[in-house]
Amino acid sequence: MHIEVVANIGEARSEEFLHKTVVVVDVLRATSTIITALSNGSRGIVPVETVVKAKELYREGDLLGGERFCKKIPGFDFGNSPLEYTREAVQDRRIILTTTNGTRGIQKALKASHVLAGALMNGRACADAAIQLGRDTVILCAGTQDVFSLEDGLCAGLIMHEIIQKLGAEHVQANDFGMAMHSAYLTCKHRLLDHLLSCSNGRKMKKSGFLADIILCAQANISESVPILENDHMVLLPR
Ligand SMILES: O=C(O)[C@H](CS(=O)(=O)O)OP(=O)(O)O
Repeated sequence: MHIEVVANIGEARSEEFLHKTVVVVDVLRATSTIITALSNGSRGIVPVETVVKAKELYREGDLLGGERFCKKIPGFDFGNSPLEYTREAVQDRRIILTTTNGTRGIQKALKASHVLAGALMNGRACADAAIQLGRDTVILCAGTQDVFSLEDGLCAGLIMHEIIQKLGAEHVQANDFGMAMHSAYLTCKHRLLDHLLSCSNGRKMKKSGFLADIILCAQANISESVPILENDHMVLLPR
């Protein structure tokens, strides 16, 4: 399998995603939130780029979720904290979600054969899904406003590590950035929370009062759920 890790959305070339699986990674916090909401029984998440589009797609019974620059959008039901998306709040509900980077990353990946949502919490499950889908794989780190974010790179390294463990190093070729992220993950894997707290997004989120989100999002392989895009909805990949 060929794996290409892309450092941020600004570097993504969508025409190169044709016939591939793209795993969009936004550890803090959009893809961690999507995984949590679907695990808690949401019947589907519609990721959109703009607030206007979210309001346009809204139908009675839906929930609106999202933020801009860490702040909940006025009039929306939720912000972008995975802890808000409890079973009680989201079971059987469709959610229209717009976030600063993550949902933009998903939109950018639409030309791919398969679009998955990955985070540290489902890294291993995502690697298994990518293997099963049988295509070359792009791991698209969402980053923050077209700048690389370390937490996404570490997650790309985790997914690569799991794929290499399963397929064997001789069957995996990665681009140079992917190789660097794999090494970074191996160096940091026993202290992921410390790294998430000290990287730039982690510091910003802690300052904004989201320490509990960082603690949750830093936990590797706690979820078997893999969101996949079907038409315009993210739903759970059947296992
Ligand atoms: O709310 C979040 O988690 C971030 C906000 S920001 O872009 O880091 O200011 O959005 P996300 O789309 O999840 O990266």
